[in-house]
Amino acid sequence: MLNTARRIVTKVGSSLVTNQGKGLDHAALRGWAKQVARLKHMGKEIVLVSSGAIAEGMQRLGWNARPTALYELQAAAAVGQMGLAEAYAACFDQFELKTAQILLTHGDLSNRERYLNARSTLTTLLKLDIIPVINENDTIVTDEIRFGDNDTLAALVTNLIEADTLVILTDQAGLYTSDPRRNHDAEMLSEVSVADPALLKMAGGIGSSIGSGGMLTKVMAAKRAARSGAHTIIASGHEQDVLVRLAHGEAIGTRLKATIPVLAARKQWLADYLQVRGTVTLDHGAVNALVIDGKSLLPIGVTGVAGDFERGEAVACLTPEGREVARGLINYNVVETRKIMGKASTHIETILGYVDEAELIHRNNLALL
Ligand SMILES: Nc1ncnc2c1ncn2[C@@H]1O[C@H](COP(=O)(O)OP(=O)(O)O)[C@@H](O)[C@H]1O
Ligand SMILES: N[C@@H](CCC(=O)OP(=O)(O)O)C(=O)O
Repeated sequence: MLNTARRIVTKVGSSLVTNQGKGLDHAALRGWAKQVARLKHMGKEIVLVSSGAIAEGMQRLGWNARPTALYELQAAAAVGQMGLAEAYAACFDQFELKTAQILLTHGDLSNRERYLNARSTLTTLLKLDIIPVINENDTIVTDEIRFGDNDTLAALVTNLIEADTLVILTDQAGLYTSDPRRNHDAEMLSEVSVADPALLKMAGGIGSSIGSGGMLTKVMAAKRAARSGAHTIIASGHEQDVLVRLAHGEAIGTRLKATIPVLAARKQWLADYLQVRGTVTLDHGAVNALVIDGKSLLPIGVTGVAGDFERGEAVACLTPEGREVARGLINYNVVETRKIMGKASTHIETILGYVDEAELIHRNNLALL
């Protein structure tokens, strides 16, 4: 996977760049820079997604315990990000490589214009042979620190720049049949398909550890990466020269193969980057119209509405059983949708006094999942 890949996103988790969560492990950073430099000499383009800002900020502030208040975590991230950027710049400089810092939020990527800007900046940096070092912009978000994990960020970046492979380095040898810390019989998987439904269960089941990262976010990240055709490797960052050996074709860790259909760029953006503001539940006929016939969603096929959304915002389309089948930009706000659901489009004007569109979600603005 990595020997044939040209463009690679590598994510190093908190455990690999910090000294047990306290300050940065400068020797480890130098090691990552050295390996990335070798990959660069092999003709590959590399983007590094690195955690570590909060741990470094705590060190600089002399804080021993990780704060719980969000504003303190954000302050620590602001202080620590300086150290992270300085440290990477110094380490890569030893290998005659320049770095660029990119701090992103989910909101940045959900705005189409900023998404396109981020993409052109990143691809320009790669053309200039610079190593982009990416982290979440922890300082200005409210949900990223609490729910944020750099696995998701790395997958979104993989889609953004259409990388060939995403490498997630962590403290375990790969993905196991269950958490190896808790189950000593757990076995490591060498190759799986991202479409295998058993993966989520192995990684801890939906909802069990979303907030704290773990394997679940890595498996979800692999699924996301596959939407733009990228394969994912989950491997141990403690393995000697792991990136270089992978790039020479050695099988290390777990390969998660992208076996799902690739979504076209705009649909992928719709599916992955937008924050869903609400849901519409469809009847079986509407589900078939969307999924099988590729049609737009009409109000008549909607049986339920939840959330709070404005016209033009993203909503999830659910089956009667509650499974998400599509995501799209809705033409009516939540109050209007509630009034016109279950009604023929010809009645919209009578009900609302005006009609914007006959479709609730036009198929051009709809991404099937
Ligand atoms: N099926 C599994 N295979 C491997 N590790 C698992 C599995 N399920 C849960 N885990 C846990 O996930 C942890 C790695 O996630 P995390 O601590 O978030 O790492 P990072 O900081 O590198 O993102 C492992 O140490 C392990 O305890
Ligand atoms: N953005 C945060 C870290 C995010 C995070 O926890 O990432 P992870 O390495 O996936 O556990 C930081 O730089 O401290």
